Amino acid sequence: MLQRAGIALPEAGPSGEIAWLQALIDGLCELSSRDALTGALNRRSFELALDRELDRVARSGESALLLLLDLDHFKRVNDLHGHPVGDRVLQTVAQTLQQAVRPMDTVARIGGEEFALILPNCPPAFGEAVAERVRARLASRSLPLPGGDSLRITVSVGGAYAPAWVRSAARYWLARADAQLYRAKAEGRNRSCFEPSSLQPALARVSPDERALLFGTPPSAPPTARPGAAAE
Ligand SMILES: Nc1nc2c(ncn2[C@@H]2O[C@H](COP(=O)(O)OP(=O)(O)OP(=O)(O)O)[C@@H](O)[C@H]2O)c(=O)[nH]1
Repeated sequence: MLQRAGIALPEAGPSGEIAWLQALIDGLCELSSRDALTGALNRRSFELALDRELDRVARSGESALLLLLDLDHFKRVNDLHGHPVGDRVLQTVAQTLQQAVRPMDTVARIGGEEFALILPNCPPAFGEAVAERVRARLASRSLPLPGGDSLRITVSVGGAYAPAWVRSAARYWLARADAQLYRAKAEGRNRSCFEPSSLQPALARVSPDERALLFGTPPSAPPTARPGAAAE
């Protein structure tokens, strides 16, 4: 199982038993953190990474950007070309995202045709350019089909920054990015949308509930999912 996933174990032997067991544990951890189809981080690991990043931003005051990406009209790809082609599209998207970002960034598949990028230390002045570069790179790829045709895909992107110096909760960060993704879909797809105040000081950007967390009063109610959002 590990070998099929490209994870190698050292030779087992009396002196190397502990190293072998450690490699086995590391390999199993690696395997359980990844999405089997694309090799990107899975939803559970993404949520852990999001919590870690939020914690870091609260302590360091650095800017971190969350991008949510959803393939446009992906159902049509499956319907027209079949699931195996749809699967290859998802693999190509994951590979392209991995190539488009820095090694320190997180690439995750968080739903059927939804991906997420966590970009630590990404100043607000650069965020929209990064999102646009990723979107354009995906739009420029073409996937060869059996029979000589090729397929192009586009994504809609929603971006939001973690509020610096604020001990917030990941669900609020996710909900803000998701609202922008919803806007990108509603405005015509194949585009990226950001919170309008993304260049304003950090505290001006936090929601009333995040403000409540900051000042120690309980938040009102969890954010509601956007209309039509898939249940996880
Ligand atoms: N091939 C393949 N398809 C998947 C996988 N997971 C989810 N899907 C498909 O993704 C499609 C998602 O369709 P919708 O939610 O209607 O979204 P959409 O067609 O991309 O439309 P918009 O998001 O509104 O642009 C469905 O057809 C799912 O079957 C997968 O692992 N492999």
